[in-house]
Amino acid sequence: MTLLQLKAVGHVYLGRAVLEQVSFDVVQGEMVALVGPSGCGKSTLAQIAAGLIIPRHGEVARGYSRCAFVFQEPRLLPWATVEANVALGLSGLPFARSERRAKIAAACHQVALEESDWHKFPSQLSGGMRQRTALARALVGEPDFLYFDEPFTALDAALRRRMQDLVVATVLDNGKGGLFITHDIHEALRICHRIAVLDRHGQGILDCVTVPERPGNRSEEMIFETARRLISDHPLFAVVEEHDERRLA
Ligand SMILES: Nc1ncnc2c1ncn2[C@@H]1O[C@H](COP(=O)(O)OP(=O)(O)OP(=O)(O)O)[C@@H](O)[C@H]1O
Repeated sequence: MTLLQLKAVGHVYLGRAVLEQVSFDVVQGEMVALVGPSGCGKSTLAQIAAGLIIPRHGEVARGYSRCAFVFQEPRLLPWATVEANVALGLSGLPFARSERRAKIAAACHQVALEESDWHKFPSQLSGGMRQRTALARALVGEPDFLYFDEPFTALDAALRRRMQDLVVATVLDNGKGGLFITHDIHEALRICHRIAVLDRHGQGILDCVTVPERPGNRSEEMIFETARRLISDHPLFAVVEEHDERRLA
């Protein structure tokens, strides 16, 4: 079953075309990574797919019933505690108070937030804890499709790995679907079934590489060797690396 389908999507900001003729789809149980040089339009495309931006051209068909979006920055309500922020992910869902409490607690545990932190406000949390709160808010309502826009950039390496494993376990083991934007090819190889490369000017998906084996079953050796091979042999991945301005800085 196709959960997301984009057909010839194009967008324009202030008279400047940022995306043209972009088409791809995501089926149930699949996570697709979207990579491409900085500024090529990945975030815009994900927001179009999620319905946050209306595209100037093309069509978006959504086969999922509910989605959640994890942004690069946590976007928490500063006046609400961790629990209250996570509870936002249950807005509009018909759960009794005790069920809501249990779901919020489970989501906080999932992202390794200690119980002693649940009553804290975002200003009292580290950057990593804020991002984990945002992840818990996305997971708590058990959406069937998740959008991730470089969600783990602020996390240290160990926590980043743990969150990547969590995405594989919660999203993919439950037959959901997702679109995962990242600049890190190792991260894409760890989490995703396919890696779609967006043209540097957002003019279409240049290639879509299917990663062998199931996410979660891939060894570290396989991930590092595949990343090395893609970057050295595949001109598109070399372009992604070269044009990532954070690497050039
Ligand atoms: N609201 C906006 N108004 C005008 N231009 C915008 C707006 N949002 C993004 N842009 C421009 O559109 C282009 C694509 O931006 P977008 O954030 O989608 O790219 P990206 O590939 O996600 O970049 P990065 O990898 O650096 O996060 C960029 O040139 C950006 O400056």
